[in-house]
Order: sequence, then C-alpha cells, then structure tokens
Amino acid sequence: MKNIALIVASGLGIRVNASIPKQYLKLGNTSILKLTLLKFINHPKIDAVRVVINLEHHDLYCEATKGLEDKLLPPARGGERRQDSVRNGLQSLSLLPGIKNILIHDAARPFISEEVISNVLKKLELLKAVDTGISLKDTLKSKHPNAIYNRDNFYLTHTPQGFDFQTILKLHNKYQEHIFTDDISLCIEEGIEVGFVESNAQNIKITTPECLTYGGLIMQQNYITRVGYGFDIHKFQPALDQNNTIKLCAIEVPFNKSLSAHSDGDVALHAITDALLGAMGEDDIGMYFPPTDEKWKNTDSTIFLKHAYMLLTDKGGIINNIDVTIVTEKPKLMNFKDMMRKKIAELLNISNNQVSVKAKTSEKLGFVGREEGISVSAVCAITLPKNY
Ligand SMILES: Nc1ccn([C@@H]2O[C@H](COP(=O)(O)OP(=O)(O)OP(=O)(O)O)[C@@H](O)[C@H]2O)c(=O)n1
Ligand SMILES: C[C@](O)(CO)[C@H](O)COP(=O)(O)O
Repeated sequence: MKNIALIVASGLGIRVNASIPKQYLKLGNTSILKLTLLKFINHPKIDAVRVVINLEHHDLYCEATKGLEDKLLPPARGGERRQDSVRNGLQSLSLLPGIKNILIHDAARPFISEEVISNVLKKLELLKAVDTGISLKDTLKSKHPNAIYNRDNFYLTHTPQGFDFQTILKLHNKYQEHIFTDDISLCIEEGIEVGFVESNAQNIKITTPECLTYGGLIMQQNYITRVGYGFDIHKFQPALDQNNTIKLCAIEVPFNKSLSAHSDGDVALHAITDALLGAMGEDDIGMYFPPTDEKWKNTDSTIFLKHAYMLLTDKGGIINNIDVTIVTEKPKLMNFKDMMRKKIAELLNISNNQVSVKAKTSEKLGFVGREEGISVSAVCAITLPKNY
C-alpha cells in the first residue's frame, strides 16, 4: 500500500453546536464524513483509507460508513486534541507494511477536490511534506501593532497535508508534548522543506452553523438529484413442490405457484436494479446480466442489485429513496411488506425510512388480474456528483 489517507474524525464539533458531532451531520442526505470519505476512496491513487474516531461515537461511525466497510481499514481511536488523534492514527498505521505516503485530512472538509489530492501526491514524489492552502485575496493587516503585510507571503492552511509516512510518524512521536494545530507545523518546526499546493476554495472546514448553510449551497452546486424508474414482469408457472415459495425483495413468500425466470425470478429486485441503473444513465439489467447467459441461471438477484449499487458508489453517488409497488392478486403481501422494506434497506445500506414497499391488486383486470403473473414498478432518487 503506497498512499494512505488518514481522516481525523474524532472531534466533538463544539462550535457547530449540534446534537451530534458535526462530521456525522448530513448535508443533503449524506453525512459530512461519508462525503469526505468518498473523495478519498474513489481517488485512483489512494490505496487505503483509515478514519480516526471517538469510540463513544462508534454507532454514528457505523451508520455513516454503511456500505463502505470493505473499502475502509478498521477505525483507529482518537485522542483529546486533533494532534493526539493524528498521532494515534499514524501509530496504528505503523503496524501495516509498505506505506510510503500519508495524506492527513479533516473529516470536516467534505468538499476537497480530486485535483488537489492528485497535486499533493504528485509533489510528494519530490518532497517529504506538502501543505495545501488558499492564497490570500484580501489585504492582510495585524491589529496589535497596526501593520500591513505583503499578502503574497501568506496563505490560509487547508488539508489534506501530505507526508512521507515515516517522517511524520517520527515527528508526531517526538513533538507529542508540544501544541500544534496542524501537521505541517511539525515539519516547519523541524526545518523540513515544505511544498505548497493551492487548495480549492470550496474546501472549507465545517466549523460553525454558518459553514453548514454554506455547505448546503455547495452541495446544491456540486451534486445533482436524478430519478430512475424500473419495471419488470414475471409470469407464474406451476409450483415445484408443496412447500413452494417465490422471492420478492429477497424475501421468501410461500405461494402455490413459482415465478418463471432465468434467475431466481425476484421481479421486485429486478425493477429496483433497473431504477438505479436508469437513474445513473446506465444500460438496463438485461445488458449486464443477459438471460441468455448460462452464468446467470438461477442466480440470486441480490447480485444484480449489488452490482448497480457498486456502480453508484463508484461514481460517488448515494441513494435518497426507493419506492416500490408490487402488483399481484396473490399471494397477499401485507405481512411481508415490512420485511421487504428492511431487506432492501439492508442490501443498499440505507435507512428503513428511505424505502417504501407497497402492494396492490390489479382489481382482477389484465394478466395480473387473471393471476398469470406479477408486475413491479420501482422509482428511486439518487444524488450524484455533477461531474460523475
Ligand atoms: N480531538 C480531536 C479534535 C479534532 N479532530 C478532528 O480534526 C478535524 C478539524 O478539527 P476541528 O474543526 O477543530 O473539529 P472539532 O474539534 O470537532 O471542532 P470544535 O473545536 O468546534 O469542537 C475535524 O475533522 C475533527 O473531527 C479529531 O480527530 N480529534
Ligand atoms: C488542520 C486545520 O484544518 C488547518 O487549517 C485546522 O488547523 C484544524 O482546526 P483547529 O480548529 O485548529 O483544530
């Protein structure tokens, strides 16, 4: 593993004055921490990501990182000050072999651009420490004493800050009794040459309630909401045996007929998969998993759904909600709808209240009314980065 991102997320967010630490608050439908993590997870040159958390907020962390588990190293324990959290994170990483570079980033900066991450990594090919920041556009003065400064000599510090891993690990161990508000300061103290990368102006640190308002506006500018619609029909065929079931939303429903299909026939998951693919502007389920391909015979349809979900997370997208309507005369689904809802939420790493499953009859009309099959419609709304 050459390049690691260490995301510090162990602060209390006192200045935001919310009921939970700011990194777990949502902008749009997504937590600030998740927005931040997606930027690093989806960067082609970042090999692994570790988050430093306050263990008291472990449940919030699990909720915020649902679906990202496979892409993250287990979290490290935070400390009292940011500096302590960084040191703990670095020490936890020292147990992993072969780390060359480390990018240390505030969880509270969800709008970091891919370009800045790339530029920091590029500069690290030549230097052991690279800072990011914003050059000043306003006139710079001091109050006491009154003085004017040449603003070209100053910048406001952002993260990520990039380092040769062994160098910054050694410095954090050496300077643990000193006070530093960022990690490049340790290199400056040690006289190490520091490179500079201009940060993106939107890479604000969410610090006060006003930053949350501004963050909401940035979200509107950088992300788009898209909707997708999926529809599927499967016809009934005779039951296999007396204990026959059909699968709907990955739940086994007892019924005296089977669903005719190449896969496991989960007509509801097929509709949801197509809704997700449609929202992303992707091809339909049949193109990804052709019914003519023996490979997909009797396949568990959760594989199709998870593929669509993986495409979505790879694009940095998230699901806002899913709304499913199953139309069938029989079996009656009243007692299964809640299970289905929870199952879809579990499969897509969203909350139960982001999913709705409705069941209707067709009032005895048409093929559904004649009890020849089931049809399902699904609608979803997703949020995608504008440049996905
Ligand atoms: N003991 C700490 C303190 C801060 N941080 C992290 O460092 C980043 C920048 O810190 P800051 O904005 O100061 O966050 P908080 O300490 O949470 O904010 P506040 O000072 O308002 O409580 C944040 O992502 C925060 O979670 C951390 O990991 N451990
Ligand atoms: C590291 C940092 O984001 C650089 O600007 C900043 O110093 C962290 O915030 P804090 O309030 O100083 O902890």
